[in-house]
Amino acid sequence: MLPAPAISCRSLSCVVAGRKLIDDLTLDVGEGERVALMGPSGSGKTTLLTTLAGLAPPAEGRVLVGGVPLDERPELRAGLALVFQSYGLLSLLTAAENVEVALRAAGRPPREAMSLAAAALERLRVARFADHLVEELSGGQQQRVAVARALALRPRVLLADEPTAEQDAVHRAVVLDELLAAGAEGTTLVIATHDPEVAERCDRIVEVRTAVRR
Ligand SMILES: Nc1ncnc2c1ncn2[C@@H]1O[C@H](COP(=O)(O)OP(=O)(O)OP(=O)(O)O)[C@@H](O)[C@H]1O
Repeated sequence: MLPAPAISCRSLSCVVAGRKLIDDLTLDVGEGERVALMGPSGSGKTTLLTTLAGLAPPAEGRVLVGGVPLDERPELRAGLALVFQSYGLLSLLTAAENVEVALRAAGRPPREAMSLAAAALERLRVARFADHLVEELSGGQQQRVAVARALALRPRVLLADEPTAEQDAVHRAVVLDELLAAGAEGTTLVIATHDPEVAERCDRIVEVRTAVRR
């Protein structure tokens, strides 16, 4: 028997503010696969990612993690991490504390959370801002902290919403390399992006608009 996809949706429809954005989408993303979600601004990529992450219930259809419906087993959300387009950091905490809080919430003991957070910030080239409040960081730096927070969790599935959008060329490469390194270690990646280079380095591109019209 074939292994179940890491994450999938079946006949998924998403309605936002009374408008159907995602219509009858069926998608399977295999374990360790790297998928780029592309489509015009407003086509529903963020909506799809938040629904796959279990943060917004679909209007119709289902999200499955490892073949198990997420609505029946909400604890499966622990294996999913989302890099929010607007970062979703706690602005009154430091960069390090933002990563540590996520690790503590995932059950890591304090000392381990501290060392994992420090390592993740180092890899994303934001270690020197570890003790800075998030509100003191630039948009690009905040975005790298958000990526560090998600990667530090070593999720089964990483859903990332335009994770390189605020980066200069050097840091875009850093973010992309770190995401792909996690992919090489088995993390399944679903990345919404407008960046053709990011998409090119994924295994597959899913056009959100095409999927909607299918
Ligand atoms: N809370 C909301 N209330 C009303 N409309 C919303 C809300 N959230 C999203 N929308 C609308 O839903 C549509 C899809 O938004 P979404 O953010 O999913 O698109 P996207 O493909 O991620 O866009 P982008 O590439 O610009 O990030 C847009 O037209 C947006 O204006």
